[in-house]
Amino acid sequence: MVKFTEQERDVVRAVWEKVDVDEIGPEALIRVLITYPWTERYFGKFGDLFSISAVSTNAKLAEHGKVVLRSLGRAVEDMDNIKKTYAELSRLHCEKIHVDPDNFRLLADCITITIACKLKSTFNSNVQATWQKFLTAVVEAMTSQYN
Ligand code: HEM
Repeated sequence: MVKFTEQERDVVRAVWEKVDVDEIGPEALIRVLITYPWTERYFGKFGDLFSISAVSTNAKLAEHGKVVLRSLGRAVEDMDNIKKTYAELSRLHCEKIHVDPDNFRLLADCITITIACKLKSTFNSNVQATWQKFLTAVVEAMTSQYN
């Protein structure tokens, strides 16, 4: 289990307080699909994702971005039980959606970049290091039910 100091918890909470889920969620997921186009294959039932402009304006994708980021809030709320929090979602992504777990890291990086673009200089390297430690725990948890 990843352990967090009190200071690290404060940093993660401070970042999260500044995150507008409805804004960062869509932007981060759109960034994943544009930067790593093969990820579109998982969203076959979301309709047209065949160009950058289609990806950027797809309402279902934007909605799903909010769902994913809202789910990240559960990890912020309970940083000592991240693995448990995501056990069921990990199973779902493995057994039903068949997401290659390498993509969890790509999404995590896109979330970090999207947040960095918003927070600018307040997202300094110390903050980034702690935030990425937190997201690494989420990625590990999302991978935990793959065997
Ligand atoms: C940190 C990593 C991730 C988290 C926390 C997350 C979270 C979620 C959540 C909460 C759902 C809804 C589950 C439900 O309806 O019961 C979901 C569904 C889904 N996720 Fe993820 N996800 C992650 C990564 C990914 C990645 C990397 C992909 C693909 C590149 C992906 C593709 C999907 C798809 C296709 C669905 C089903 C969407 C639908 O049919 O409505 N997820 N995810």
